[in-house]
Amino acid sequence: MIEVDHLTKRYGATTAVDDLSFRVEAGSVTGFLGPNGAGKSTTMRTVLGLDRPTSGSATVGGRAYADHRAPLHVVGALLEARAVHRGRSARDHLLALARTHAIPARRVDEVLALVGLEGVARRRVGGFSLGMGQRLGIAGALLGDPAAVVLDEPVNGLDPDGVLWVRTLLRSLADEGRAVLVSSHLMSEMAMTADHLVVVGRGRLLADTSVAELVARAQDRPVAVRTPDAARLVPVLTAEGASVTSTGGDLLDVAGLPAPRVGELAAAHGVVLHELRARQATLEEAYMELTGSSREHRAGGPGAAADPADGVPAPRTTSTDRPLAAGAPR
Ligand SMILES: Nc1ncnc2c1ncn2[C@@H]1O[C@H](COP(=O)(O)OP(=O)(O)OP(=O)(O)O)[C@@H](O)[C@H]1O
Repeated sequence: MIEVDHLTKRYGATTAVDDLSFRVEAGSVTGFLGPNGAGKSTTMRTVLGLDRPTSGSATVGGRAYADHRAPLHVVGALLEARAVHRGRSARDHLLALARTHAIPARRVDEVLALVGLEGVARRRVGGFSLGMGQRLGIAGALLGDPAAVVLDEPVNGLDPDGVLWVRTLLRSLADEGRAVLVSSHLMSEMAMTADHLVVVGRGRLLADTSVAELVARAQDRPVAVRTPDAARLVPVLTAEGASVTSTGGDLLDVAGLPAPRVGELAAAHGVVLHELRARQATLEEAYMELTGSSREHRAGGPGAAADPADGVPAPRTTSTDRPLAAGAPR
């Protein structure tokens, strides 16, 4: 289990993470969502002992990363932009990592097969595509058969097959009883992958919820009603506990009653309806609402236009010149 407890991390005047608390339970995939600069990577780096908290703590299996004697067995990680030796083969890269924990070569071959790189295991990593690099990074994360896995944007740059592969892998890692924390900008991707969601904005917790709860929240929207007889309908609906606002002309927004009930009440009182529409927010809309103010604050700032929540893919995910993601920290 991963536990982040009142974690704050400041870099000079920038507060990257601000009193953040959440838990990642064993046996589930927790999606870690937030716009650019929300503090996801900083939180993950702190969990992995690569950053020191300003205050609060981040622990895996009850201890800080640095206090584990063999951390690769406790938590595996895929972080962005961790350079690997490009002249080395994939297998040699993993062998070097394995040696730090006396992990046998057999396990290296196992994880290479698990991520589908056995055919290119002896090829230089420098020639790998971004997707192959991601797979190699995931192989490194799994090398120590860890109880917890932390993956920062694992589907970055992957083609649809690769995305599906990661999704299936995350599910099976959780089903094997591991605690899985996976970050993403994309609500739609997380909705398909995660059981639980932790949403952050500007370093703060915005939501800690199951995917199902967020779906329910997204569906709790006012019903749109168009009627030429609003004067008669409004008191009927308010008597039933609805809150009704006029949105111009003959249009009403009805909160607190489901659309079928609004239709039944109108029929029972002989009120003509020209339109009755249940509005359901998509998960993406619910996410945009949650993160709205934290995104607005960054509008025009670095990375703001590159937030895929705005429908624009982050340019950094498309470059194959970036250093390849690698395995867990040594
Ligand atoms: N080493 C650092 N030095 C100074 N500021 C930093 C450092 N690392 C992160 N920050 C700042 O902390 C904030 C949070 O950054 P972080 O990378 O954790 O966010 P993120 O949610 O992972 O964003 P992205 O999705 O863009 O990767 C940002 O304002 C960032 O500029």
